[in-house]
Amino acid sequence: MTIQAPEQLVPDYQTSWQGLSVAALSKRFGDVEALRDAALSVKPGEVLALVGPSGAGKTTLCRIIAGLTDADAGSVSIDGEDISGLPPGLRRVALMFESYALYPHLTVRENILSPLRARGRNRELGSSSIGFDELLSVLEISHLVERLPVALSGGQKQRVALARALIQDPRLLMLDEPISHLDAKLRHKLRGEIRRMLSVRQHPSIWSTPDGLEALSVGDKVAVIHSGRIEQIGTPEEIFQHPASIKVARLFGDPPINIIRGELSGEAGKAAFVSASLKLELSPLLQELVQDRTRKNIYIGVNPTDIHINSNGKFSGSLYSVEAFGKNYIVTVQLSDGEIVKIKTKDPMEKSIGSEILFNISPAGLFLFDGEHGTALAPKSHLISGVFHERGPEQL
Ligand SMILES: Nc1ncnc2c1ncn2[C@@H]1O[C@H](COP(=O)(O)OP(=O)(O)OP(=O)(O)O)[C@@H](O)[C@H]1O
Repeated sequence: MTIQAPEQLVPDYQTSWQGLSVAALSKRFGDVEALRDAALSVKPGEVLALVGPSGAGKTTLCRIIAGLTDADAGSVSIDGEDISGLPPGLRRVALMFESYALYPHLTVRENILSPLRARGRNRELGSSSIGFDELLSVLEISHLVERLPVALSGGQKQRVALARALIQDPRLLMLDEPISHLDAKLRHKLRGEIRRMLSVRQHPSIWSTPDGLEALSVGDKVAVIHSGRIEQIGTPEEIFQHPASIKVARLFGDPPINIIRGELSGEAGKAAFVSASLKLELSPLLQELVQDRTRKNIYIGVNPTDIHINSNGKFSGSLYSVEAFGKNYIVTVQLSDGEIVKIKTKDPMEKSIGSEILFNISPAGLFLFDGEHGTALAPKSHLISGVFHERGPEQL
């Protein structure tokens, strides 16, 4: 299987494309390459979740699209019109700033309504927006309307900034980390509520977040950005099931995927992954990879939910730590070579730290990545023959 490169997902937007299209955007701040050749597209009514770790380039990309930062190269188009040269005020792009950017001398009400008044509109609300009162009620800030920003907590300021973005009727809406500073309960509620509001809008939306699981839950499509490069664009299912690289895979899952370095071996005509403490037999379909010596060093990835503690398990390690999260436990196991593996289980762990833990790895849960660049080597269905070797490489 070939993983779809980001540029293949960008349409020929020159004339017919409806929605947002970004092509070959690059931006440097001195030595820092904040964006490199970024390309993506978002259709009307679609939500693109832009996910990446801190410093990946999410805010820079949003600011360039809004016209607040100049790109070194590339273009931004909406509905086929190149808006790269337009000043921010003429783009009709609403951006909720990660830093909130509230006017300190205006009340909450005035802040929220400021973009509509600034544009001299007769009507207060955009046609696709929900009502002012309803919006404030959903965001749980109705009681704050007459306050100044100085009298708000960080989470309250964030919701005011969010309301100010959501009340507009733009050609494109961008929310830069809209719920990152809220408590878990409110974050959970608003994730669904905002997603619901966006799903009935006619314009494209971008929702930027450092949280992989949030991106999977809110995006019709997910774009993964890392070190200024768009690593992969796809549906949430595609991104989760077929991450294009270790960088992508590591953003999803709680706790994140386990990555273990080892080698491909082709002894006796059988493809296998071998590390200092594990040996897994791989599918014969991977023989070609084994013969390609440049890929001898590889990484496997396995999600914590795909490792199962079992008294008859074929692999072993020593118990390093246990964390309890309500019904789930995160069990950390140290393998014989010092490698750490996280296991997510519903079963309480009764053993003491340092005890031997036996486990199996679910064949369907394995990913294979190139040892040099960390790019995906094969779809999961090609990875495992269903046979696991006995515990420890010394027994092979
Ligand atoms: N005005 C600036 N001057 C210098 N460097 C900058 C500037 N703005 C951004 N950068 C750098 O560009 C890179 C991308 O920053 P950006 O704010 O776009 O990342 P981000 O993904 O939004 O991060 P976060 O999630 O922490 O907000 C970072 O290395 C950042 O330090």
